[in-house]
Amino acid sequence: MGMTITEKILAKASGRSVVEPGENIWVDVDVLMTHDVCGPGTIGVFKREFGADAKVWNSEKIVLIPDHYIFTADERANRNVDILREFAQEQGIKYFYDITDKSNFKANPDYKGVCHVALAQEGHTRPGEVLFGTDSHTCNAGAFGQFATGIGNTDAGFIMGTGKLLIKVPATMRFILNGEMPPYLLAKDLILHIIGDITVAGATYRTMEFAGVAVEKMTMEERMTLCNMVIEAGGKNGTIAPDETTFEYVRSRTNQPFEPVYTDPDAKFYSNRRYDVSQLEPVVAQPHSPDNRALARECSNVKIDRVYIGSCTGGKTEDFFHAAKILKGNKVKVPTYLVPATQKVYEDLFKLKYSEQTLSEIFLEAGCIEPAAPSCAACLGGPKDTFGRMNEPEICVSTTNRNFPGRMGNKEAGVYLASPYTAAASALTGYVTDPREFLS
Ligand SMILES: CC(C)[C@H](C(=O)O)[C@@H](O)C(=O)O
Repeated sequence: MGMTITEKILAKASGRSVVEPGENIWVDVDVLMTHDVCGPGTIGVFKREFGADAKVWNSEKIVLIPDHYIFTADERANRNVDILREFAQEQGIKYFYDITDKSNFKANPDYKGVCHVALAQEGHTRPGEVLFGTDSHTCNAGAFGQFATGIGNTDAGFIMGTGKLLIKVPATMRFILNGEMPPYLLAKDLILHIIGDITVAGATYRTMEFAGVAVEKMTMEERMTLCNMVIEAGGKNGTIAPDETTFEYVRSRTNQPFEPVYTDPDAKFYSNRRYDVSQLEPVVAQPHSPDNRALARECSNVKIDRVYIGSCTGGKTEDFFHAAKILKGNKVKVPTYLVPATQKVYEDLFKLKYSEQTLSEIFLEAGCIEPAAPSCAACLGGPKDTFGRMNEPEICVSTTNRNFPGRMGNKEAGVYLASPYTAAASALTGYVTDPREFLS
């Protein structure tokens, strides 16, 4: 019987030749990631269940990434990072991307930033493997043909002790994206379009597998944007068949061997949806839900107070490159916050050029606020002093992933989720703006 990528990875990880959707199986875990928000809770569960002196199952398969509430005076947030550090030292954890000097993040060569982008950049997202993380956007790594999903602290504590987890095999919904990608569309438009179609519950506990020519032509960062937002449709995980683009990205970041797997031609799907991407238009998700889709041009009368470009979803190097394309030679009309996902992305802003200027030169000339230290920052609000946090009931166009009430701070604030093109175009007009107005 044919299997999907997800079924094949889970079959292998459970030592079976075949698994079917709905079966509950024990899988061996290749990577467990936790961060400063959930790490302390996970460590607490681990110690309670396995003993105060217990050792983790494998100190090279756990990745600890402080990234959420980093640049804040909040004592409890800072304490969370200290707990990760103490645990990393006690257990000899190999991959701990520590931050010690918070006043100058550049002085911390180990510090990376947002976990999902850091996992990819540090070579932890390998085809055919199983990655669990205590963060719902762990599905990001499905872009590499890895089985990657978010879990709670209890499951993560159990994995820390045993390296195993009992999970139900999800059925796979396939999304075939064909056609030529128009120059004004980005992966963010495609995923917002799909979520608008199927709703925030449309893929609950299912795999969303993306295929088709438009996906094959995408860079790894664009594939990550697609898979990152699978959870916003309730999906368990996302998958994309690994190919040369994947291998090149992964091999340049790790020497660890991996075994890619592929969906069989006779695999069974829960559903098949086809899109001709050449027919789609730039979209936004209006407040207060990622499935509240509208065409960007339909919202041109929505006056905005700020623009935010950042997060695991929309703060990667290419996201900034896309924003720079629109901002170059223009001036922003509203405060525009730039938060690179990782230290590497931050460096790219000062190295990478678009039409003879570095991205950071373009941004500063356009009047954007200077790029901030890499972290999750205001994507999920955070402590009051978080960079870019919406402390007032304002309207923001954001490249992030969620726009529930209060998500970026103030409960009365309204967040329009959009692609980096749409966010940048909106910054230039002060209204939600279709980027075609600025892309000739
Ligand atoms: C803090 C964490 C548990 C949370 C998540 O799981 O997604 C956060 O990263 C988010 O984006 O809402």
